[in-house]
Amino acid sequence: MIELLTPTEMQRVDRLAIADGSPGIALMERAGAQVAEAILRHFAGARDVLVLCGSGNNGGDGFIAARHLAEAGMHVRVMSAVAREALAGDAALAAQAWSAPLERLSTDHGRPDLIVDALLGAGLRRDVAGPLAAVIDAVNTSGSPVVAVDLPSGIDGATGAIRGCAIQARQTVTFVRCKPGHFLLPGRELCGERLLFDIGISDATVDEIGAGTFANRPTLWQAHWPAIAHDRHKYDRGHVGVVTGGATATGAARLAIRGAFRTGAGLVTALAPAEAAFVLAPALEGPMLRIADTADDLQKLVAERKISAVVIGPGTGVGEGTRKNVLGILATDAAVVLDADALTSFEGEASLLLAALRQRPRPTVLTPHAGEFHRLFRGLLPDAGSKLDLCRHAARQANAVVLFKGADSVVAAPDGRASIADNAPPWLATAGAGDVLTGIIAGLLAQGMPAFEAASAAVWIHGKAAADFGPGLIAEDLPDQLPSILRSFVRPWRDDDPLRVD
Ligand SMILES: NC(=O)C1=CN([C@@H]2O[C@H](COP(=O)(O)OP(=O)(O)OC[C@H]3O[C@@H](n4cnc5c(N)ncnc54)[C@H](O)[C@@H]3O)[C@@H](O)[C@H]2O)[C@@H](O)CC1
Ligand SMILES: Nc1ncnc2c1ncn2[C@@H]1O[C@H](COP(=O)(O)OP(=O)(O)O)[C@@H](O)[C@H]1O
Ligand SMILES: [K+]
Repeated sequence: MIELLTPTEMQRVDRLAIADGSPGIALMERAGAQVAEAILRHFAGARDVLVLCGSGNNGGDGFIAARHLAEAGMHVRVMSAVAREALAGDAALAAQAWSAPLERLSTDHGRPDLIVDALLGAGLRRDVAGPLAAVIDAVNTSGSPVVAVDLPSGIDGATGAIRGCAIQARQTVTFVRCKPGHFLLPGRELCGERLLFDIGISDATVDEIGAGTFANRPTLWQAHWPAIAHDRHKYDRGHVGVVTGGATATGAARLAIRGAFRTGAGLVTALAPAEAAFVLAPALEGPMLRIADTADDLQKLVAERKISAVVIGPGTGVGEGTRKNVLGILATDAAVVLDADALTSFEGEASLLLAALRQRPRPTVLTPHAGEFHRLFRGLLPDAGSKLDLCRHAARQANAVVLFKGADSVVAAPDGRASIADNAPPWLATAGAGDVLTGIIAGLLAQGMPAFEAASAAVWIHGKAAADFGPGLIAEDLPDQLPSILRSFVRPWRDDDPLRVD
């Protein structure tokens, strides 16, 4: 698992490491040396380097990097936000080891080959304004590439927000663990390439913090990947039911059906109103079709057909009919994925939905994009907050896993765990992509994967499918990308191959 540590959590980790016998200046020495090493590797041709140092420990890393770069033969100028005498603690020690003059921080940078941004890191406390904002603007318009230390100055490490203004970096060198601000937009964009370095703080020290935010990577969820074995039949591999829209609105459900089937659900059934039957029947081969015109019909089918996970929302229409169907399905034992119209149908009536969710013991995943999220939770969450904070609040309020979609999709569980994805390419924003995603989630839920892991895995796989396909992607392409991705997660099954003779 790859934890993401907020700046406050990172400071706690630093303090624990210092208490365990790693002096702060030793950590800073390693951090500054790693910055220099990254620059020597990636900007080997740079001759003139300008290092901009702030008044805190981020500046301290900058002084140390400057020393290493000068020792490596680069021509290095250092500008400092404060005079040497005004520096304190480890930053003061780091500055002492830089024997060349310190220039006053100004906007007069010239056109160096490289600028090192060591102005502000984890200690950002308020919006950047005044002379410091002018320096940041000058850096951004200088045309010189920038390597940011820890975070691009002005980016809030906990939220990814721009506090007033921020550096646009070519590369960001950070330490121990990435921060949520490296993953959440707009912070992620301003980081450029992200490089993570060890500075001698152990995993055990990080574990002591009990971080609850994770990079969405297979290491987060692959231990929960559904097992597959020879002695299983299709019913053991789960049965997904997808509620469809009427005769002219079945496409979204068909995308979800294909996503669920390709993800490995043993059976998939379209649960369709009678008017859609003749449109759907010729469009389905492996998946089955059952008629459900009312919430009662849906409940009966879920029970009779032993449906283990239901998708409702894509193309089902906004209004009373969908509201009743959602509430009916939430009363069953199936795992449920609520998307699109299933969420919008509760606009202004979220309390109805939340009441049903709070008393529901079975796994539920809500998959709103930003518009659906704000429509559903308007007035129920704090006015301000990062995507991560809002998603966590929503998951707690709804007693459900909430997947807040977008280029930086966040998945949060009611117990406070959250994942942030950074692998979705921009061309994934195409009509119907979300419908396929709901199918992938349901396919994993039906096979018994827990909801937080299933939603996180689906987001990562969906992003990878889009990245593998490349530009020109349409939602219909996504399911066919799945087999090559899923291959790497199938746990090896026993295969004695009795025909082989050695
Ligand atoms: N032992 C440690 O704690 C380590 C810290 N490291 C570095 O230390 C950094 C954190 O250091 P600090 O906690 O000293 O914080 P920073 O150096 O990020 O910033 C703190 C300083 O900036 C000022 N400041 C905050 N917001 C401002 C704003 N909007 N405008 C102008 N000034 C502002 C504060 O008053 C304070 O003087 C990390 O980002 C990392 O680069 C690394 O050296 C590794 C070890
Ligand atoms: N800028 C973006 N970059 C990458 N992925 C994106 C971006 N915008 C949206 N997505 C992803 O594309 C999908 C769109 O889903 P959704 O908004 O539900 O569309 P639809 O309802 O048409 O299926 C989601 O998985 C979302 O996370
Ligand atoms: K910085």
